[in-house]
This record gives sequence, structure tokens and C-alpha cells, in this order.
Amino acid sequence: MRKRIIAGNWKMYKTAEEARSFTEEVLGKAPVSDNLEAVICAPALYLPELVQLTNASSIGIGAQTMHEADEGAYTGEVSPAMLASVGVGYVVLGHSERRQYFNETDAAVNRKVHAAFNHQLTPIVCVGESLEERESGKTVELVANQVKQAFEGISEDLAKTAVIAYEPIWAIGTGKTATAEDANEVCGAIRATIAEVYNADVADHIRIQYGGSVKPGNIKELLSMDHIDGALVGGASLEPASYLQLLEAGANE
Ligand SMILES: O=C(CO)COP(=O)(O)O
Repeated sequence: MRKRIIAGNWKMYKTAEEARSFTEEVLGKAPVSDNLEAVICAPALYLPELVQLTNASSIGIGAQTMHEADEGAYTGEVSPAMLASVGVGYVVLGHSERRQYFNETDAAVNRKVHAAFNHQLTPIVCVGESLEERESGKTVELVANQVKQAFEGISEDLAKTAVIAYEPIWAIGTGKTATAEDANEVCGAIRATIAEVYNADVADHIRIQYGGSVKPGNIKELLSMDHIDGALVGGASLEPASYLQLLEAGANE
């Protein structure tokens, strides 16, 4: 049985004080369950403090991106070694906003997946199609290709521990969620791709999240689907009450 993973992606929201008070508020209230991994992916600036605050809790802390090199003359960047050195456990890679606004390519995502594993960070690898691509019937082909490229050269043992987030671009921040059936179909195709690239055992272990306008009102249905093992949540992860409701759904359903 795959352990569910529900991750909030705060994107570029919250002041330091807001990040702190959110975390303090959810700490005592987050459900503790063997079936659920809860994660907050915060702006890099707040990561050390959030790691400290959540140290004794069931909540894990993740970054939203990173550079692929351990160190170097890359002004403004944060390296995987730096993330690991402050106790960060996860990193979102290849988010569509990174691909769109920061020209992150599939090849760069692949280098970052390698770099994350080199530092014992769990990568949350994002894939997903645009509306145009969906309408032209290319979703499965495109997403399968993104997955294949992201995992190029990654061993079976490491791939098993990765997380893939299927986030259709047209569903991000728009209030338009993919239907649970459509989301499950693509997540199933991602699992089939992993089975093809690796084997059935890796496909059985790897966790696949859905992301795109996930809310307390639709998460249960999404999580009831065979191939959906969790959610990567933007807007609805910003308020403690709704983040906690998402975690409750993950722990209970
Ligand atoms: O991009 C997302 C999470 O990474 C989804 O964002 P929303 O939940 O705000 O649609």
C-alpha cells in the first residue's frame, strides 16, 4: 500500500510572520497517521525556521525549486547541498510555473532529479499538459515523455522513492479541476510509463499526486481513485483551516 502524500505549495506567498504563525497553528492539529505524509513547500527563505518548528512533528518541509549544482557562481540560486544542510526533505522540481517563467527544460529537470537524490532529497517531479495540448489529444503522450525524460538515468531503487505530481496547467489556480476520472486516467498512464521504463514493482511503489485547484471539497473524490496517491496544493494550502482539512481527508479516506 502506498503512503499518501499531501503537499502544500505556498509559491511566492506569505511574509515570515505569516509563515511562522501558519506553521505554529497547524503543528498541534495536523493528523498523525501511518497512511499520510504531510509536507509544506515554502519559499527558500523560510525553510530553516520551518524545519526547526516542525522538527518533532509529522510535517515535512520542502523547497519549491533548486539549482542542480552543489555550489558555484550562480548568483541568487539555492543548491541541493544547502537544502539538505538545513534539514529540508523534499523539493518540487519542474513545476509548470518554473518551466513557463524560468525556462526550465526536461533536461534541466532530469539533472535536478539526479542532484536531489545525490543529497537525499525526495523530488516531487511535476508534469502536465496545457489546455491546447489536452484539446489536441496529446496529454498522455506529452506527460509520458516528460516522465521518461525526468527519470533518465535514475536507478530503480531511487525511482521507487520519488513522487510525481500530475498538474494539468489549465487546472492550476483556475478553479477548474480535472474530473477525478480524467486525473486518474493520466495518473494511471504515468504509472504505466514507469512500469515500461522500470518494472511493475517500481510502478507499484512510486507515488503520484494530482495538483490543480484541489480543495477540501474535491480532495476526497480525487483520493478515492486507484492511481492518485495524494495532492500538490497551491491556493487551498495557504490557510491553516483548509490545509488541515486536506490532511484530514488524506488521513481518513
Ligand atoms: O500549482 C499548484 C500546486 O503546485 C496548484 O495550484 P492551485 O491548487 O492553486 O491550483
